[in-house]
Amino acid sequence: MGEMAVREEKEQDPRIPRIVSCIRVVPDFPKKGIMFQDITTLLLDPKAFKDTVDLFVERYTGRDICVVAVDQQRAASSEQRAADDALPRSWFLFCMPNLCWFVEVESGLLLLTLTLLLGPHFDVNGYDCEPTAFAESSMLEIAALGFNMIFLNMTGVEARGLIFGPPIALAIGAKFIPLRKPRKLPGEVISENYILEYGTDCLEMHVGAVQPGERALVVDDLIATGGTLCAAISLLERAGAEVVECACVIELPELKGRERLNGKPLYILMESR
Ligand SMILES: O=P(O)(O)OC[C@H]1O[C@H](OP(=O)(O)OP(=O)(O)O)[C@H](O)[C@@H]1O
Ligand SMILES: Nc1ncnc2[nH]cnc12
Repeated sequence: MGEMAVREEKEQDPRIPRIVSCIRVVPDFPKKGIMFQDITTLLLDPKAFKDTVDLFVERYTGRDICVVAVDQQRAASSEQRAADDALPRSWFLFCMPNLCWFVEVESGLLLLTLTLLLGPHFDVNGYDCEPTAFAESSMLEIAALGFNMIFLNMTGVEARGLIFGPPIALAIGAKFIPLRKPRKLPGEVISENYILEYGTDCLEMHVGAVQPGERALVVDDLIATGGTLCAAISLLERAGAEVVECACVIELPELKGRERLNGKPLYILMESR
């Protein structure tokens, strides 16, 4: 079915407006200016939650795919850190003009990089989601530019990526593969590290979870900049899987995350309000 036909079908499906109405929009969370799309209120409504899963199940039944979902490690802002002080943290990176510190707290590793250039000031906070070129840069390249920024990478943060994948997989009779934050999977893993516009992400997958040539669907609750899905696709493709499509409940279209998916189809149920 073409993109237009899918759009028209969704517009006529009475389940969609109900799902949309169950997603709470929280202004100014986790920081001022962000309209946070809160799916926890959808989970409180069993009918709407089931409808959400069913819509994906209807689309992916009989397509010979395995289901992959994401539980990624995400850098957060200093405000988020303050609000979440009880959680353990693994490492952080902070820069001042001309000076970059990268500190691995858990392992005790301290790496100091003196940078030579004065760079522009970037206030890097959670959900400050204007995609920038520096999302493509490596961490040390960023440091070398002397950006004035604070990264804080937390562990123990509850993730939304694993909520929708398992029920979809069970219903379509597919295996389910979690992509998890570092040091959560006990077996041998492959990892994908990358930088977003407001932090760093790392995903891991068990070696052997997916076989070369297997068809995979990547599921997450929301696409913003597309960094998370992009990393998931890359991890699966490195393992030889064919990523057939990405599926999310919500898209934040203004962030143009689709454009980072290198042409992979993206199926969404709704755009953010
Ligand atoms: O398209 P992107 O810019 O990569 O953003 C999308 C990701 O952002 C959210 O997770 P988040 O890291 O905010 O927190 P979570 O731990 O609650 O899933 C969401 O669950 C997606 O996984
Ligand atoms: N506006 C938003 N609401 C919920 N999760 C997000 N992840 C990135 N941006 C988000």
